[in-house]
Amino acid sequence: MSPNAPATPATPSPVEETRDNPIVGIIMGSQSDIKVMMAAAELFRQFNIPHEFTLVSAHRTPHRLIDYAESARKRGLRVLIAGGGGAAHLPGMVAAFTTLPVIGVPINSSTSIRGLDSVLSMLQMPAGVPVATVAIDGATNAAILATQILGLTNARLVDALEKYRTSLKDKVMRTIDELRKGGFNEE
Ligand SMILES: Nc1c(C(=O)O)ncn1[C@@H]1O[C@H](COP(=O)(O)O)[C@@H](O)[C@H]1O
Repeated sequence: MSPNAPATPATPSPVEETRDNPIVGIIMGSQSDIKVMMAAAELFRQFNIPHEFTLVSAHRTPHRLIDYAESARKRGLRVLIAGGGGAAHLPGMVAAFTTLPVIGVPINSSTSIRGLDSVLSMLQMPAGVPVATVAIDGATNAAILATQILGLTNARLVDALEKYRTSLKDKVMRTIDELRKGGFNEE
């Protein structure tokens, strides 16, 4: 590299993680949302569900939003998860440009009023264009809900969901055992 070559940017942008033939799209309004939204990608990795993960903003990249939402079904995506903080128009606008199910994740970002502005903007969609809204920062539940939708036509995923539920139950039961060993009084 020539000594005069421009320095490589410290943070590559946009962040893209695209696996072969993704069936779920995870999108978010900003790089600052990645930490929260990674929980959804983590669950899809665990369930071996091909997914893609990228940045799209209704406000800052409106044409990219339209391209993304309008091409989603043709590209093989079957469910979309969209996260945003503050004035979170991303999930609603994506829902306006596709008939795929859209799951919204309100994010308690630095510009957000504790996530309440974001959750309300996703919940209060006009009739006819729903966004299935999960809890503030609830990316894991968004991924579970997406898996349940995909499970309607995929027995392997139903099995994976059942095992996941069993693991939740086992964890609670182990905790109860440990508490009892420590003398926890259940009366
Ligand atoms: N809600 C949206 C949209 C959108 O809805 O299209 N685009 C960016 N944002 C949000 O702005 C917050 C602050 O973003 P910056 O950290 O980049 O300033 C993020 O939580 C992002 O989701």
